[in-house]
Amino acid sequence: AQMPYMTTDPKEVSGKSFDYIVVGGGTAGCSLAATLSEKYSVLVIERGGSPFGDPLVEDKKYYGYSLINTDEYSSVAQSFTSVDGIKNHRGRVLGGSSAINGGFYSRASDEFVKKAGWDKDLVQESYKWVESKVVFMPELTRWQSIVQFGFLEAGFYPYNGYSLEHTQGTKIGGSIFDQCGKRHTSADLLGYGKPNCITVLLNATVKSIIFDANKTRAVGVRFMESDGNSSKSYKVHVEQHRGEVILAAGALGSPQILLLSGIGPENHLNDFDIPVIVNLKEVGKQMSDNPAISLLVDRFSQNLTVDPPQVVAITEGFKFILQSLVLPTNITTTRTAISAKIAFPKSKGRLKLNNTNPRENPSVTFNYLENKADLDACQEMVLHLQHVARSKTVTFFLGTQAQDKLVAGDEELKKFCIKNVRTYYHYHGGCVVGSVVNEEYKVNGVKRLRVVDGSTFEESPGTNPMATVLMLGRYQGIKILKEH
Ligand SMILES: Cc1cc2nc3c(=O)[nH]c(=O)nc-3n(C[C@H](O)[C@H](O)[C@H](O)COP(=O)(O)OP(=O)(O)OC[C@H]3O[C@@H](n4cnc5c(N)ncnc54)[C@H](O)[C@@H]3O)c2cc1C
Repeated sequence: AQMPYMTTDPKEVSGKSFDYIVVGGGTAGCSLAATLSEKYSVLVIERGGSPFGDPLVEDKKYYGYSLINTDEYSSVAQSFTSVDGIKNHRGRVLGGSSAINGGFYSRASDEFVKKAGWDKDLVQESYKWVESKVVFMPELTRWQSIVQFGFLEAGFYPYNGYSLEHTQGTKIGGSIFDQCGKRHTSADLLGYGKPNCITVLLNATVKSIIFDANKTRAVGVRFMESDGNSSKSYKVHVEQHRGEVILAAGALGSPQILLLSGIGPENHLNDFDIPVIVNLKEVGKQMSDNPAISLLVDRFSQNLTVDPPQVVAITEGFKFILQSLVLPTNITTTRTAISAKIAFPKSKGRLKLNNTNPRENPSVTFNYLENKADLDACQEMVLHLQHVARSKTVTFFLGTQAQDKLVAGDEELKKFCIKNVRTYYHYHGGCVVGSVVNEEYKVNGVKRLRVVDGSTFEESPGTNPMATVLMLGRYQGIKILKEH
């Protein structure tokens, strides 16, 4: 497919106007921009660079390497540590987190779609649009086949084969890595729709939204160059009579930009002398990250090839999601983990500004396992993981001597959970539907401003959220096309 025009020169965009400005060329942002381009002129502003031709993004051989080699303002993955002390990552490149993630693709359940109040047929249509372009059936690696048998031995039935649906049991999911090991990020989607109607500005960090004189309507955004040698500020506007600004900067980026623009809890904005546009108390609330545990099933580093997840076990009632991966620990060695997350944790957290620099991470607290129900669930989850780790197939392949001793008993399990809780990278919330945005994903209290990305989820969809984030960009794009 033909690609849209891309530039890193802010002067090419500064002072112009577009029908839609999409802030953040990430997972949702690219599918949304491609869709809007069918009828409108679209500007995508992305703080990172291009993923095309970057082996750290595109080559499956380097899966996970982008996470162990980050820097402050330019690496494709930006690391952050939540106030809880847990290390985490977010994408900083066109394609967003779909350019650094495990690439596992699996839809949300029918229940999730119903609860979200979405139109079922349009959801199907939107998933299919995404899948026809960037989703592939994986060829199982040896280790993934072993884990698959391990899941079945541990009792995660039925076996559903290759399936994109969210159903209980063990299955093989889709992947954005093709059979040649090439990753297809959401940025590929920009080649569909009408690429001629899209301009992509790279290396540009949005600082805040510009409002009209009455402070009731978004009319553009202010941005700066990301690489930081100059703090010079530029402006770009939306067309006066029809344009809109749409935030798609992710679960950390979108609430951060709203706060920096004066939309958020008044007292918090006052702390940073940010003039209040809308006193919207819910901005940055309901932040959530699924608590996860990784059992490292090889006691020492190995030289195995890195291996993104291809197989998943969905336990009864969709309570836990189990996967396995081989990740690099440094440039030559890897570790093999069998991991699981709590699908619907009760604990919620909060995002706040650390400062007013849009290039820095906001402060985020997830309160992992704070709610007792989550801690109880975590103990049960560790028992499931241990079943898989000690299954005949896995021990035949790895041996039990290679593995750490099992954890048993309530107290020990509890301690193990508290000590080892980590992220599954499915953090979400901050601009949740029903509190920050309405059912049309419009920000409450101001016109011509929407948020469309993972920050709008109250719960993480599916086994892994990427499929539904990609779908959401397409879905909301079509809704907007139909509005006019
Ligand atoms: C390491 C990792 C592994 C994962 N593995 C999987 C997996 O295998 N399967 C799965 O389904 N999900 C996985 N996920 C989760 C999934 O990738 C994310 O939930 C999803 O990509 C989030 O999409 P988004 O559109 O909300 O945000 P993102 O894709 O992160 O997009 C946000 C974009 O906005 C840009 N941005 C932010 N602030 C600004 C600003 N001020 N100005 C300009 N641009 C800005 C960012 O650079 C980024 O490109 C993983 C995530 C990570 C981090």
